[in-house]
Amino acid sequence: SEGILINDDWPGYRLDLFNYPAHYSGDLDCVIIPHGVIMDRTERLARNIMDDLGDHDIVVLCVLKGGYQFCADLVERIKALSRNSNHTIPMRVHFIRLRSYLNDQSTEDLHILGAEDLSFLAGKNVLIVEGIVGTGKTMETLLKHVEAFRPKMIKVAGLLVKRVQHSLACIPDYVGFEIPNRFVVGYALDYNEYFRDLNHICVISESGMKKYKV
Ligand SMILES: Oc1ncnc2c1N=NC2
Repeated sequence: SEGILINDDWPGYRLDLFNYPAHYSGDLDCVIIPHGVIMDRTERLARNIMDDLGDHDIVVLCVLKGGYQFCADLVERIKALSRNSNHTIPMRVHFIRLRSYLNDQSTEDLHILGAEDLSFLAGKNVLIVEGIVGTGKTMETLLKHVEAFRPKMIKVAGLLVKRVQHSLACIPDYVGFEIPNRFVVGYALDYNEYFRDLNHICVISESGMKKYKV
């Protein structure tokens, strides 16, 4: 299912209407998704996920680094649902690292670190949690790798899905927001490791790209 649709002509919110770290002043263009909206959307995704996966042991596979904030908040909401219902299931969390971006370009060579032995996934309901899905190629590679360990079910939760020219290789089962094809940062999404300490999802400015270019 697609998420909240943010159109290409959406100007975003002015930065001076929000709080954000002073060390990033001048490096950002606008706030495209405020932190509070991310939290409310995540709360609803948690309910949808529990409706589909809540009948069997869940293993959450958090894709670092960009997925750590979304995963932490999503797991928090799932825990809240579990402690407020008489029907709950145990949930485990595992972390894997994908490296595929330098500056703002996806590189072809994908390294999956921490996914050597995923045999504990066999027979489990696996939820892969990613911060952003661009072309979907990375997610496609990861899915093939996870399928080899024969889980009972695999679902993908992506906070952001980018509208890119060619069709997406992999559309997540749970999408927070569908956004324009622009480079966004914040809420654990980085540009050369910067901006992970920003709580809103923002569009980086030209000067910000230059300032932190590798
Ligand atoms: O816009 C983005 N911002 C941060 N990281 C990534 C992006 N797209 N694919 C990976």
